[in-house]
Amino acid sequence: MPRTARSFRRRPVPAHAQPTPAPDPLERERAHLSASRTALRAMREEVQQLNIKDVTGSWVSAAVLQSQIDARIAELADLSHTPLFFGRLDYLHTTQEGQRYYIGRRHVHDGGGDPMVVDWRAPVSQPFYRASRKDPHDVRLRRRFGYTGGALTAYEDEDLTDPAPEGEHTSKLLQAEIERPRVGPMRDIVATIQPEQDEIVRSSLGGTVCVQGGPGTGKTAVGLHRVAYLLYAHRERLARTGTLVIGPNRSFLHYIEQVLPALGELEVRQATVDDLVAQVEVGGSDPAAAAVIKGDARMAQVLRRALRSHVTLPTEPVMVVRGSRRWRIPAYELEEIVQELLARDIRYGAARDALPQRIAHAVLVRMEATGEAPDDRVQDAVARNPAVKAAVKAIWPPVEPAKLVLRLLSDADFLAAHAEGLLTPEEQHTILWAKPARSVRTVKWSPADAVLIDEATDLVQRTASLGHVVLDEAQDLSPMQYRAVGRRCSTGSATVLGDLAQGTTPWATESWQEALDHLGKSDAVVEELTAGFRVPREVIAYASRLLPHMSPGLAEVRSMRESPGSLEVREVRGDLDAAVVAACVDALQHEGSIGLIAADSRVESLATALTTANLPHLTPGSETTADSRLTLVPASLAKGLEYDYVVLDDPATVVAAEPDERTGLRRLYVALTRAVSGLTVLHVGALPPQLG
Ligand SMILES: Nc1ncnc2c1ncn2[C@@H]1O[C@H](COP(=O)(O)OP(=O)(O)OP(=O)(O)O)[C@@H](O)[C@H]1O
Repeated sequence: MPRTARSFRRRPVPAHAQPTPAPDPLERERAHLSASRTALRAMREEVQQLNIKDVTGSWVSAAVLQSQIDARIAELADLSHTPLFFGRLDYLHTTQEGQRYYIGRRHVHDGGGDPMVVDWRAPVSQPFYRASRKDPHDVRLRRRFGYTGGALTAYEDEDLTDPAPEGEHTSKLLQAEIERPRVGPMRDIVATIQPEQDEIVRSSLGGTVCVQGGPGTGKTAVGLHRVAYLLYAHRERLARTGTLVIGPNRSFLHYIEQVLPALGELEVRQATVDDLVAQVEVGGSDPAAAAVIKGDARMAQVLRRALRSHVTLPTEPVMVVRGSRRWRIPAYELEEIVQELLARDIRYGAARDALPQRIAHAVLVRMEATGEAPDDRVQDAVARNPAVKAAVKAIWPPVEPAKLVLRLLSDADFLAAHAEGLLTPEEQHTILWAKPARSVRTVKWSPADAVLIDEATDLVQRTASLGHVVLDEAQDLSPMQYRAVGRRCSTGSATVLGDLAQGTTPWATESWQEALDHLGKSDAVVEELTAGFRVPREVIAYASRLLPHMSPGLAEVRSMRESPGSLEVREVRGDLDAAVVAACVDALQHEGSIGLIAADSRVESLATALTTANLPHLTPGSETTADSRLTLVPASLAKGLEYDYVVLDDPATVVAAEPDERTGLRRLYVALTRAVSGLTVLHVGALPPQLG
């Protein structure tokens, strides 16, 4: 039978399975949802039934295959509360032959291999996020679906062929998603990614993107969706090279950790910068002045000089004895080899590894000159000769990075010799330890020391580069920390996310270009996100009063949320703790999570007040649930987090807790911008005048 004829032949449908006409469009869509669920179950069962006994040779390959199968089964799980599709595109006839696609979190196909749901990351899904009446991308109709739990309850259509201008219309379903009371960890935003966000999400793997955006503009969300997108578009390459998401602290990582798994991506590592450089145990801290200098990029030069100072130019010849013959390489020739290796600027360890072979090569040249014909094995044997080994040890000794840093911070003369012209004598004095340390193990290393050790380690041996790194809250890193992240994506790319106005470290960057230079990604594109999806208009306007005083030039976020009555600022005359507890009780009348944010020094007293009032509370990083919704958040940990309602304890104390006013105002700005539905500010005495 000709192929075409067979493919068009319809199988007879049994009488009991004859489709009855669906009563309305919503019912039809529900029918498609349930058919898609059935198809997904069939895909999962197919994988579950795979029998690997006959196809695997060894137990190792069987184990590998089984783990791949398990991962695939996990990917194909049907999460009952996560909609399988959230959108539909009906294409115009021009390019896609009038095709209709359902857009969802993962690809689902029927028994014949035809798609029932396409992955949101597939090229065919892109118009769902980008198409407009002005530029319809060949799409006739965009349909968005509304869900309650796992049940499809609504849909909303946009006719992209309508000639009327688009106007300022915001989708009701998007509005509902933005206004949804928050509880629990961060969720994905695949159903409502906005066009300017989508451009960043789908930008190419080759380039680094830096995103500046005010609080709640979706930077974290965009960064996470970008990894998911890149993993889809470059699965094999990134599986080989690896991906990493860097966040400011554990609580934050805990808050975001479920977003990627919900998108089917289980293999992305998440870490803080401190985790990345944890070669020594950190048990100490630095005064701000010392941390600033240790974090300065000039320290990289100091370390480089200090490391290379271990190379001693040879003054003695090397004498290699083989059998009855002796081969002598004079000191001046050894020096040439060493100078050449120094000039090549390869890693200290790589040069050290190369040196014995270079000396052996010089010996072989002499052997050949006398008519011998030595091969590679002879060269290897000469390189391992005790005289060569001894010379290498004397000329290019091994250096342990932590010991190098220990000596620089303990030995004033050693530091002075290598910081000459780089650090002033005062700066050197500032970073020297008052009491010199004896051994690497007994030092109370600070986080900044660990970064120095990481730099020194990289000078000795190149750090492996990942395929892609997402760096969140990037404004807070020191130049040396940028370098530490940069070497982990030196041959890959990065997504750098941050807000200059939320920089609260003494070394916070004031310029993205500078940060990108330290990261080694000077040619990155800097994008800006300006629409705010978290903070209500009234609240962001209040917080933005601080901007001219701490980050002049940065524009106020354009809030997508009206929410009148979302801000209350109240002066307390009397017991502040009691007033705060009462405000928390009020906030708990609403659904959603409640964050009580206070200066770190106030946390203990407020914890006691809450406990006395029988109000159980969580610490940041613990998941809020419907039964446990109140979190007591020290202001220093509030960054990146959000709560439905926020009670903010005495702003002046939050400002005063920081070493300088600008940092204090920035800390306050972060605290004021965590609320989704409402913010209550309680103060005793005056508010910071900048809020006036
Ligand atoms: N397109 C969108 N649709 C729906 N919700 C969104 C969208 N973009 C962002 N959001 C929501 O807005 C909130 C803030 O997002 P996110 O935490 O990514 O912002 P951010 O810019 O990283 O904020 P911050 O500067 O405070 O760290 C989150 O709840 C996120 O899910």
